[in-house]
Amino acid sequence: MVLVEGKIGDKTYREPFSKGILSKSLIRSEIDPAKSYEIAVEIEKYYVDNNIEVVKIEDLIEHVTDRLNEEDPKLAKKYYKWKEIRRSEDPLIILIGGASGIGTSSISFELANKLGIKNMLSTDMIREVMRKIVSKELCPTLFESSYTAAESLSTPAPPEFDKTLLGFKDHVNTVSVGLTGVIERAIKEGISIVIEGVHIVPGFIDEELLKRNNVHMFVLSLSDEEIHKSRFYSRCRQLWARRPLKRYLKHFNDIRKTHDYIIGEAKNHDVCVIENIDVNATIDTMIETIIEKQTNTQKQEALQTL
Ligand SMILES: Nc1ncnc2c1ncn2[C@@H]1O[C@H](COP(=O)(O)OP(=O)(O)O)[C@@H](O)[C@H]1O
Ligand SMILES: O=C(O)[C@@H](COP(=O)(O)O)OP(=O)(O)O
Repeated sequence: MVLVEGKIGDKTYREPFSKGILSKSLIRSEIDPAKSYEIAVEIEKYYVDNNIEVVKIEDLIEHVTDRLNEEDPKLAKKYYKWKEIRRSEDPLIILIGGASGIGTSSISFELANKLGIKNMLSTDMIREVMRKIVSKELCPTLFESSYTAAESLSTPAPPEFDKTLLGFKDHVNTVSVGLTGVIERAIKEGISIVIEGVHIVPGFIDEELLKRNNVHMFVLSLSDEEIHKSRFYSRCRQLWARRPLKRYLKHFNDIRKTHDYIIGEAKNHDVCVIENIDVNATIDTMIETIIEKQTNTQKQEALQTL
């Protein structure tokens, strides 16, 4: 039997080589399923034929990358990059924000899948839990949508302020308390997670948490309003969709206001903004940005030890 040897923290583990696990990770790297299995079988055969009983995970990744290079160097590069991210010892905490309908849940699902992250949470769910804890009288905007929160502001908005945004900020501020709890818990427990939703707004989350090399924040944008609007049409066509298209179209101008505000705050706080036109391009930019932050932190840590 061939064993794969890896490390979690300072502990070494060994597990049997699994063609299923390897081929699944190749499928995630956009390799055809039949080809993925064929490569996994071939690689196992190589170890068996050469009497290699234990293979280090880093060597296995190099081996797979070399093999993929023969198929398609672009795929090999992608596979290697994704593995590089997952080899990091710290849990990955990825936050994806953006206005309603911009694509945060779709992108979060794709990214978690590509990186093999098993935990995903939407801030709408955090909000739902908070609604069971806090009363409507105490926190009326929590019971609204982010773009209608202004309708429940307990004090009238001063004329010099935009009412929609005042409501939005109040709503986000409250949900950010629950969101921060989830991030802190994930860090404490060492759980990798992708969290997405309209409540992930730069400036509302503790900067100290965001500075950590394993916490990555992204904001999605769509500068073309018509493309943004079309996303609500495509969302309501999905069989499981329960949210009425009419409601989002009615509030579209307010949703756009929240969109522009989130982008402005992302720029103010140096958070990566990605124009979410093409799913693959969005995911690639995220992966590049995560690697860049990890590499920069490693360089800084190395300099500090000099
Ligand atoms: N990059 C994209 N290209 C095309 N359609 C997309 C993209 N991202 C999301 N969508 C589609 O847009 C709709 C809204 O996306 P969704 O992820 O539900 O948005 P959000 O969670 O931000 O409200 C869905 O039908 C989704 O499939
Ligand atoms: O509050 C909001 O902006 C949306 C966010 O959800 P997404 O559209 O981002 O999924 O929730 P709603 O109250 O419409 O169910």
